Amino acid sequence: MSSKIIKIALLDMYNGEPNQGMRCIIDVVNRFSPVVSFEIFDVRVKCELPDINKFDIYISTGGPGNPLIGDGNWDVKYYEFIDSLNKWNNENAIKKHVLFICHSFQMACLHFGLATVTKRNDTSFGVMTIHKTKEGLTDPLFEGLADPFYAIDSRDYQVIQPKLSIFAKKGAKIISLEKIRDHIQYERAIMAVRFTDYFVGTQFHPEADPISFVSHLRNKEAKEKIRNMKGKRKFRNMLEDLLDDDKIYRTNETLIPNFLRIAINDLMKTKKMLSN
Ligand SMILES: NC(=O)CC[C@H](N)C(=O)O
Repeated sequence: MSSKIIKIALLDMYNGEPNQGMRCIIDVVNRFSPVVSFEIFDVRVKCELPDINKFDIYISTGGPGNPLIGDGNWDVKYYEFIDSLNKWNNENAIKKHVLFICHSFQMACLHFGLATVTKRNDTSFGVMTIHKTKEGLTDPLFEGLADPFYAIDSRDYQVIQPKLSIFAKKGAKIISLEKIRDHIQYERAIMAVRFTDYFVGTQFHPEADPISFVSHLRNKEAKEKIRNMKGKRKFRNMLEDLLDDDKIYRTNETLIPNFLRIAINDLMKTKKMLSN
């Protein structure tokens, strides 16, 4: 392993399926390459998980399938792993920072007992508006993002029905919500949660960049499916949103970089304190 000061573990939850998430996350992480190094762990195919003594920051990716179901092996280990990181943070001065994305976010919400995860009536895919809650307005993860801001969403499942007493007991906070859908009476899903000062997660894909989205649409079937789902006009509007500097580019350039900057600053401070 390299001798760079901060070590990042990327928990690949894609189950061996082709995806854009890994490339995008690596691209963002590489912007911090003077100070960080990273290693990838294939959680679902190889049941690989990092040694928590060796890594400071963890990014757990999106992934396919039903977040309520694992194979009884990797999912059990994954949950034990999250518990061990949480325990570490309760007992140690130098903290472990974790970002949960999409599939991982759904699993974390379930694991911490914060909400219910159900299948949506239809797939959510595309450029979506994300609304900050009151807590989200001051959360450093969203600093530099407008309210609402824009993100790529790609999912069949949703995190809903928050158990507010458990949120209160754990000190967790809902920091963003789905857009208000005027004509539909569905509950707005939870789009991001601050689990603790060091664990945070988003239902959307903060790593996504316009190229990743367009690559996905090069698959004819995927394109037709989405065009039919949205209708021609909405589909075109979405493509236009992709090119807007203030939308997907902004989120890509802001959210994970905020997470990494906050984590790196904290780690540099506490590591230095302990070495003095
Ligand atoms: N992109 C994702 O990670 C999707 C998460 C989950 N498999 C869903 O369909 O909702």
